[in-house]
Amino acid sequence: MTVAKVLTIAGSDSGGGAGIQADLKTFQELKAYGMSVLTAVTAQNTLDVHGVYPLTVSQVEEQLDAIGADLKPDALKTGMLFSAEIIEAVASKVKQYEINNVVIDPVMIAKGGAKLLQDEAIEAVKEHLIPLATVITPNIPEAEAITGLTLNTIADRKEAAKHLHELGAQCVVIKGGHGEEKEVIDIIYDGETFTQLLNERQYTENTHGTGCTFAAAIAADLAKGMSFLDAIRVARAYIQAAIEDDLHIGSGHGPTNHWAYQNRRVKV
Ligand SMILES: Nc1ncnc2c1ncn2[C@@H]1O[C@H](COP(=O)(O)OP(=O)(O)O)[C@@H](O)[C@H]1O
Ligand SMILES: Cc1ncc(COP(=O)(O)O)c(N)n1
Repeated sequence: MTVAKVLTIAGSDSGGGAGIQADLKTFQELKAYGMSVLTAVTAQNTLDVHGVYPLTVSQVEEQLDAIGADLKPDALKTGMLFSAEIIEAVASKVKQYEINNVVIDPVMIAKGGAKLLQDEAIEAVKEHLIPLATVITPNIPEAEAITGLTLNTIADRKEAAKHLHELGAQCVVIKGGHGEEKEVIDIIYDGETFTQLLNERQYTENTHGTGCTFAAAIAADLAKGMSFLDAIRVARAYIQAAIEDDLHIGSGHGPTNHWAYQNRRVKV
């Protein structure tokens, strides 16, 4: 049996809803073998981030060397990278170990408002990270921070997608969770064609880790050899189920339901 292997490089969320924990749950549910490189520990629950503790650059590099020396990931997802130094180290190791199928989720701010990326690291995202991206998945505020554009309309978001493609990403997904539309609109741009995925907006507090989960699902299916458009469509179905069948855990922004997608498939 050949198993698809997928690596997440991200921060730990002690509350289990976002970060490394969300990624590994997603990989497992989508039947890919998950590996992780930790960049930071956060003390976090559904209400707040109590503390952010980055690892040193050499600690991050050593984890990547351990994986590179033995386990060859078929795909990679990055989440919280915290600093320019960690971004540069990650980019250099991804090139050294020739890891393909790279999904970049340019995590900047937690839903509770805490900073997960230093302001001065945005230039490093542009210079070192985006050129490696098979798929980049910014939400609206992240796309604004990277491009410097203000994104009010769908046309603005398409313009931002073009900018991100010019910076070197093969495929751009501008996620619409933070938009005002009745339906959530995710815009996909592959350098030639725009595709819009429309889904019913759920009015729930339980959206902690939606971005992490969505990007992790894309990476899991890229690892299995799916095209990026197919992987994005499956990821969209996965996150929609996870938001709709919410679990009501914690008293703030609760996590999504990582079992929902497979539970529904079993019932069909
Ligand atoms: N309220 C919602 N209802 C349905 N889908 C949502 C909702 N919020 C986010 N999503 C979906 O979850 C994914 C993550 O979106 P978003 O919330 O914009 O990212 P982030 O978690 O990075 O802020 C996207 O595919 C988006 O369409
Ligand atoms: C370690 C870590 N990584 C990413 C997020 C973003 O998730 P969200 O935007 O849903 O808070 C988070 N809160 N914590």
